[in-house]
Amino acid sequence: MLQFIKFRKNYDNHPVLAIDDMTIAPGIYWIKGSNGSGKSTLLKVLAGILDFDGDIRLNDNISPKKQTIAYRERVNFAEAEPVFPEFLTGKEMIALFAASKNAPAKQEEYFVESMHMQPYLHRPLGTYSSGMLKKLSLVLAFMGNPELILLDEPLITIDQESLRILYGWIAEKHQQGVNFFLSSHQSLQQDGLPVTKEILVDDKTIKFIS
Ligand SMILES: Nc1ncnc2c1ncn2[C@@H]1O[C@H](COP(=O)(O)OP(=O)(O)OP(=O)(O)O)[C@@H](O)[C@H]1O
Repeated sequence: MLQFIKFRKNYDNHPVLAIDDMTIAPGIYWIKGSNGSGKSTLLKVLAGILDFDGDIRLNDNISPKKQTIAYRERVNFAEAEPVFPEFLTGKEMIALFAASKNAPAKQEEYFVESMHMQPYLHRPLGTYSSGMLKKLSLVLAFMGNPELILLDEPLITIDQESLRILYGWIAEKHQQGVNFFLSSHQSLQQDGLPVTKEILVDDKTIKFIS
């Protein structure tokens, strides 16, 4: 599903990740690691937000460097603490993402309704609570036809009911062949989420631990 080739990520001259050659099979991966180990950096690189040395290949050999648009259509990302333009409404933000991700018409309705977000979608994002922003960022991460969805700390700020709904979305998409990288300091081994494999970010590299 994903391949790292002579991959390096430095901030200025400070090395954060170095993965020589590694292939990751399809699945749902729980990305673990201590504070500052490089989990968010890994996800941002995979999302195509940060530059890096070496290369990454997704499924049919799609590289974020060589097939940038095709890659970004296939990979969706939700940040740990999402920040959106405060003057846009939730509805406008979804419309923007739907257009950029070539989402099927009305695709968002299922996600918005199941998370009970209709009552506030018309409001500017500056008026949203952190949980409301988080839920919006999760909806956006499911828009379009992604092959890989990256969720950075999806558990923070959302309530138990929303978490149960999110696990249902992940299970459904996984059945359709979508892969997931989920970073979390809290356990992801709960009812409702399909079996996850674990990857540890440690000592500037990544290791399979289950
Ligand atoms: N924009 C940046 N400029 C310079 N260094 C950075 C930048 N972002 C992150 N770092 C450094 O890269 C390393 C990895 O940070 P990262 O945010 O990826 O860790 P993390 O595993 O997600 O941590 P946490 O569990 O605390 O969220 C840290 O040493 C951090 O200081």
